[in-house]
Amino acid sequence: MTTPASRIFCAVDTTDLDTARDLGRRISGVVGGIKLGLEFFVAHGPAGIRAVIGEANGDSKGPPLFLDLKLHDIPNTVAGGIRAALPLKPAFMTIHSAGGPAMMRAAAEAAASAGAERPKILAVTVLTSLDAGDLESVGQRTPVAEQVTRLARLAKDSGVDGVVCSPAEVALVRAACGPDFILMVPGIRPAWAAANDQKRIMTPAEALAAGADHLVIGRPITGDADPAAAARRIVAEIEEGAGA
Ligand SMILES: O=c1ccn([C@@H]2O[C@H](COP(=O)(O)O)[C@@H](O)[C@H]2O)c(=O)[nH]1
Repeated sequence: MTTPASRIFCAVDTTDLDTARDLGRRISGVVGGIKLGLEFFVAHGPAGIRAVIGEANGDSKGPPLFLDLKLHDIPNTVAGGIRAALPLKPAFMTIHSAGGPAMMRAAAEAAASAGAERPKILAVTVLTSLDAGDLESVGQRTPVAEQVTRLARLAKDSGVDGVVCSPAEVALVRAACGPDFILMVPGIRPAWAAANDQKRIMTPAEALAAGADHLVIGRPITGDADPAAAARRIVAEIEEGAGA
């Protein structure tokens, strides 16, 4: 059954193994899954991922893993990176849509080689830490929402399962790519949390009301002295429709 809690992936961004293990144990069962990415993977690699996910539930299965490595390279290299991660059995993996259609197709094909247990491949569109001014500084003058929608269409046509986009583009991407295309949405901030480096943000309730499938929430949970309590507060606010 899908519940508000089951739709949240908590971003565990740390280089400290004990901190990650502790967070995993505390929030597992409160949120739907754990996202481990660049910072943790560079520090601890596959063994660290196994330690956090394997321990989080105290059983061999663990919570669903979102392995957020945002791969971006030539098609052969990205496909190799996806295949190398398959033994970790991630539920989701990320690539950058800016890598282009051949790279996205290669990633989707590499994931498909795992059969029924394959990870769903999500293409990052425009990072939620960027706004129109940031895009302009790298020579990108297309309005953000238009660029995100364009990249989402390209990702869908290239055979990937969904995209990572900000809550501000969820409704547009949903309309462009249909009900089965997975929308994984960071840039989520409860009204009581700091934006930090995120620029295109909404509250959890707003993002779900707009049509997000999954929410990625990190620091509002992991920065709290009681991460499980912070996650429960977010779930309660979603259930109340707070800020939606
Ligand atoms: O566009 C993107 C893509 C990925 N992320 C990742 O999500 C989390 C967000 O963490 P917060 O602490 O809630 O800001 C983080 O791991 C990013 O790498 C993103 O924010 N935006």
